[in-house]
Amino acid sequence: MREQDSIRSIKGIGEKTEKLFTKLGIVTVGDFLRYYPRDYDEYKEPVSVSEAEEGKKTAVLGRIAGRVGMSNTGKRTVVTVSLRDERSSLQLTWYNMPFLRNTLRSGGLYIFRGIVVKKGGRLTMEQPEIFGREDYEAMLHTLYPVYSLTKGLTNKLMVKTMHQILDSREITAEYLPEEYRNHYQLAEYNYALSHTHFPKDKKDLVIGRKRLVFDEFLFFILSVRMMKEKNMDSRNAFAMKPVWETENVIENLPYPLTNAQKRVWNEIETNMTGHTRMSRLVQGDVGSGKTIIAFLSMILTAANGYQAALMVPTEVLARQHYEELCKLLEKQGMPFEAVLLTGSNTAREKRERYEKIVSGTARLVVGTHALIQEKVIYENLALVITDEQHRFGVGQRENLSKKGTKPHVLVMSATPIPRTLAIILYGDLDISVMDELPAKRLPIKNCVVDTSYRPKAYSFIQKQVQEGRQVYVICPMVEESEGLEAENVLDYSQKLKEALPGNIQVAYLHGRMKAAEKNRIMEQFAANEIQVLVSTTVIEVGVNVPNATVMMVENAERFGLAQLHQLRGRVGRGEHQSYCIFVQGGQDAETKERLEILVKSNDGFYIAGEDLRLRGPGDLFGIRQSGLLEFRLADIFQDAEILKEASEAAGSILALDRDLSLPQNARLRDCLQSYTKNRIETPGL
Ligand SMILES: Nc1ncnc2c1ncn2[C@@H]1O[C@H](COP(=O)(O)OP(=O)(O)OP(=O)(O)O)[C@@H](O)[C@H]1O
Repeated sequence: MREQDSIRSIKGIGEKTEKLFTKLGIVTVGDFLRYYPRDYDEYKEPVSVSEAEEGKKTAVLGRIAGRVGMSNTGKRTVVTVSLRDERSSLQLTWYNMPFLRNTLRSGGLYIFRGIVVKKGGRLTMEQPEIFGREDYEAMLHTLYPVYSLTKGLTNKLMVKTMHQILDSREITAEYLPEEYRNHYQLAEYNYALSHTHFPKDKKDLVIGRKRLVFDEFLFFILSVRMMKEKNMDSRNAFAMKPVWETENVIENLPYPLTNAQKRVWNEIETNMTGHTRMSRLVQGDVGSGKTIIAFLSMILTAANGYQAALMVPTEVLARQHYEELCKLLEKQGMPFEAVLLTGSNTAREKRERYEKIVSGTARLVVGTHALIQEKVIYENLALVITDEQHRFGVGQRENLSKKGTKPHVLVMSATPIPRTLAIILYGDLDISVMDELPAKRLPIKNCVVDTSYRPKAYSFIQKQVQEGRQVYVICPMVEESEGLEAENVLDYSQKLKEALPGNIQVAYLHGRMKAAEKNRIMEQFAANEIQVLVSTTVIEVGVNVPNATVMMVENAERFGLAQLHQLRGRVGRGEHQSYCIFVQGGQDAETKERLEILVKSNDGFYIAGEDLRLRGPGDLFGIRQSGLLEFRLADIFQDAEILKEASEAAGSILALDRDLSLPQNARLRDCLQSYTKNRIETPGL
C-alpha cells in the first residue's frame, strides 16, 4: 500500500465508507496516515463509587448491588445496575444491549468506565465500558487514540483501519538528514507516525509528536523562505501616486480612523507609492477595523488605473466584503466596478465576470479560491490581498501572485502571534500591527457559567431579540457523534426553537452545508430575518453583523482561548452593549479558571499567552489554540520552542543549499514539493 493509493485499496473499505472518509478530507492512504487523533483516552487508576466525580470520564471499581434489571421503554431495552459503597451509589444504564443481563452478575466486581452525569438528582453513567480487573490492568496507563468522526463512522473503525495501514504500508524513506535528527533529537519518521497514532505512554507520544510537528513547521518555513528567494526582485512594478479618492473615503467615513489605522494606512500607502514592492502583513486584533484598510488599498490601486484582488477563505465572507465594498464605492460616487468571484457562480456569471477582469472593466475583484483559477486572467493585477492568510497555503498565495507581474501583497490576520514567532512564520513579509480598538466601543460583558444557567440564558436571549438584537450560539459539533459528549448544531438548533417563542427565527450554519445554502442563511442573518444563528466555528472568521450582541458558546472548554476570543469578536462590533456567555460542559475548576481569563482581558495577545502559561507547554492533551495557519498537528503557541528549532534548521539547510539541489537533500525537496502541492484545506467543521 502506497501513500498515494486511494483509501479504496484498503481491505474492507467500500464505496459507502469511502464517502464518509471523504467528508473528513481523507481520500488517499497518506491522508489517512496524517489524520491525527484529536485526543487520547487515558486508562487511569479506577476509583471507588464515592470518589466518582460528576462531569469526568472515570473508571469506577465496584460491586453490583442487587439484581441486574432490564426493562423495555418504547423501542429500547434498558439494562440497569447499581453500584454502592458506604457513602454513595451510582446507577449504570445501557440501551439496546439486552445480552448484558446474562453477562453481568449480581454481586460481581467490575470496572465500569464512562462519563459520570447527574440525572434526576442521582449520579449515573450511561453506556459505560465494562472490564474485569485483569483486563483493565492490562490497559492501565495506555493511551487510546480518539479521532474526529462523522455520522456513520466509529472510532473503532478508524483505529482498526489505521492499524491496517500502518502494518501494510510501504515504509517512507527518511527525508530529514541524520545530523538534524541527532541535533534536534528527533525520532525517525515512521516511528513518529505510528507512535503518534498509538503511543505506548505519554512520554512516547511526546517523542513521536515532536518529530511530526517539527516537520510541519520545517516544510512551512522552507516553502515561505524559498518563495521569498524566488521573489527576490523587489522593485515596485506598479509605482502609484497618492490619490484624493482615498482621502475622500477617510473624510466621509461615519467614524474617525483610530491612530493605529492611520499609522498602518500610512505605512501601506508609503510602501505602494515607493520604490519597493509591498509584501506586508497587517496584524490586528478582532474588530480593530482591518477591512477599511484593505478597501483603501484597493481604491488606491484602482484610482491608479490598476486592478486589485481580495481573496478570503469563505464564500460568506467574500459576499460580505463585496457588498460592503460596493456600498462604499456607491456612497462616494466612485466609478470603479467590483466583481464577486466564488465557486457558486453560474457558468454564465463566471464567463461575464472573467470577461470584465480580462478587459480591465472590473478593477476590483473580491472572492474565494475561485480568484486563482487558471481561467481568470487579469489585465493588470497590481495588488493581492489575502484576508486571514492562515486559511491559505503558501502555494495558493503564490498562485495568486503569479497572476500579475509581481503584484503588491497584503495579508490580513487577526491572529495574536507574538512578534518573534510572526517573524518566523511570515518571514517573507513586513509586519504592521494594529494594536488599538475603535474608541467608542462598549466593552463586552462576559460570564463563564455551567449548563444549569441555560434557562436564564435563553430568557436573556429572548429579551435581547425583543429589543431588536441578534444572537450567535456556537456548538463544537455539526451532528451527534459517537463517544463525544458535546453539543451539536443540528440538535441544539431544534432545542432552541422549542425553548424560544415561535416568532424568533432560529437557523443553523456549518461547514458541511452547500455554499449557496450558507450564503442564504448568512444573508438572512445580516438582514435580521434570522435572529438566532446556531453555528460551528465557521462563523469565527471575519463575519461582521454589528447588530448581533450575544455570543453564547456551548462546551466552551473544547475551544482554545484564542479561538474563543475570535468568536467573541463577532459581537461588540456596533453601538449596542454586547454579551458573551461561555457555557462550560462540566464543572471542572481548572477549566473554569482558564475560561475566566477571557473575562479578565480583551487583549488577544495577552489571552493567548495566559492560556499557554496555565496549560504549560507540556500539555499535549489540551485543545489546540485554534486552527491557526494550516498545521494539522502543530500549534504555534504550544509548540513555540519546536517552531524556533525548525526555523533554525531551515536556516542552516538553506544556507548550504539554497534551492535544495544537493543530493543529500533530494528526498527533502521531493517531500517539500508534494507538501506545497497537496496541501488540502482542513475539512469544514
Ligand atoms: N475607526 C473606527 N471607528 C469605529 N468603528 C470602526 C472603525 N474602523 C472600523 N469600524 C467598524 O468596526 C467593525 C469591525 O471592523 P472590521 O470588520 O474591519 O474588523 P476586523 O479588524 O476585520 O475584525 P475581524 O478580524 O474580527 O474580522 C465594522 O463594523 C467597521 O465598520
